[in-house]
Amino acid sequence: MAGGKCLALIAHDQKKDDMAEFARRNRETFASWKIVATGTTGGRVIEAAPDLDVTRLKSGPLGGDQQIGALIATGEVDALIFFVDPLTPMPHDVDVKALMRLAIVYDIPMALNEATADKLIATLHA
Ligand SMILES: O=C(CO)COP(=O)(O)O
Repeated sequence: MAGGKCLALIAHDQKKDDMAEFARRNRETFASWKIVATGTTGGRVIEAAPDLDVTRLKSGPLGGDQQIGALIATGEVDALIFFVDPLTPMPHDVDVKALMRLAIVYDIPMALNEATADKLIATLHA
């Protein structure tokens, strides 16, 4: 993951269509970024924007959120965009919480819904 700015993208199942459209819409901005994503989200992002540099990690329930948390802890992720589904119970809720905690501990920009992500993306052009 050396060189370049790295953006982590994650979306819960009910938000994956939104994430795919978000990635497609912002593909020119994301072109200069390395992207890491949880497994299924990464697959959808690649489908929606095939030219992007996307590294797929494990699926969230199988440890993908923790992998991204580890990358944040080692300073390899510069911003996190996570489209969270607040209405569905998740077996890996503790992993999600741990990831968000690390984003706060390491003080990286973290957008948890699309409205905030749009604002964050506007700052990434710089
Ligand atoms: O569950 C997730 C985040 O908590 C996302 O994982 P997937 O992208 O593999 O669905």
